[in-house]
Amino acid sequence: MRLDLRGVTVNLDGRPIVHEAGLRVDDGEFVALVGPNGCGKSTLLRTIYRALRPSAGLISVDGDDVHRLPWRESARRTAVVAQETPAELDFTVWEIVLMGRTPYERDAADGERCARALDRVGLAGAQDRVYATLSGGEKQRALIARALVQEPRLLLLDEPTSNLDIRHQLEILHLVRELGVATLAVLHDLNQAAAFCDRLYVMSSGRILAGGPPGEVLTPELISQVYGVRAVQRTQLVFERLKDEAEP
Ligand SMILES: Nc1ncnc2c1ncn2[C@@H]1O[C@H](COP(=O)(O)OP(=O)(O)OP(=O)(O)O)[C@@H](O)[C@H]1O
Repeated sequence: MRLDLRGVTVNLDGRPIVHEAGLRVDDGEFVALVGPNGCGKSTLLRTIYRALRPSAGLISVDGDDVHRLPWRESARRTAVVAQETPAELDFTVWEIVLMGRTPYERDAADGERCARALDRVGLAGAQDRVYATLSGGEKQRALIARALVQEPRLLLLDEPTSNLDIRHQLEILHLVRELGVATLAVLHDLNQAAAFCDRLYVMSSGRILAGGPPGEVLTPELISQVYGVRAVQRTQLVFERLKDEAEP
């Protein structure tokens, strides 16, 4: 699997929001997209998952222009956990997760897939809850479970940890890493991006300014240029996920 963006420009309301963006995600890579509020990260992600069309440039998955693929084929290749959660409908968590199987024929193993995904995101006991009654963090984890049952080759995540407490943030980031599925994630926490991703791209005012391994890209100079803050490396409180007792 390979996601490739070349010269992608997106205009909204006649205003250029993304300018000639280029990036790639290779098979099994976890790539982060970071940058200040309003720089165009979500717009770029929405263009990759076809909620928007680029006014110029090409977005391809495995060599195919995503905007020309049949929708069902697109949905088999790419799963999305977007910022905007579905409307407050009366669906149960189970029904929401099962929606991830929509691009496929119904299959006897669907129940098992949903149960496994709910277990992986720590919502095993919540399958019969009404989605609208979940907390923000539980909703987010349910949507991640829905993306997992879609068995995508490419996972697109827009601030997947924004509603989660620190333990669930780490669990989700570990989970995504361990999936080994090519992932492009918009993240705000630079420390977490640096800790979890293989490479990252920094966006500013609609342009991709830099890309590469976090240690090479996240220099104090670049951070000051992009965010207008001084980055100082200090000994800091480091959060690590506690291993479950059952784990080796
Ligand atoms: N539908 C739209 N019509 C017009 N302008 C829009 C639309 N959607 C977003 N914008 C504008 O495009 C710019 C980029 O927004 P976008 O949501 O992509 O930024 P972002 O980097 O994801 O920000 P954040 O970190 O705050 O989520 C912003 O100035 C925003 O106001």
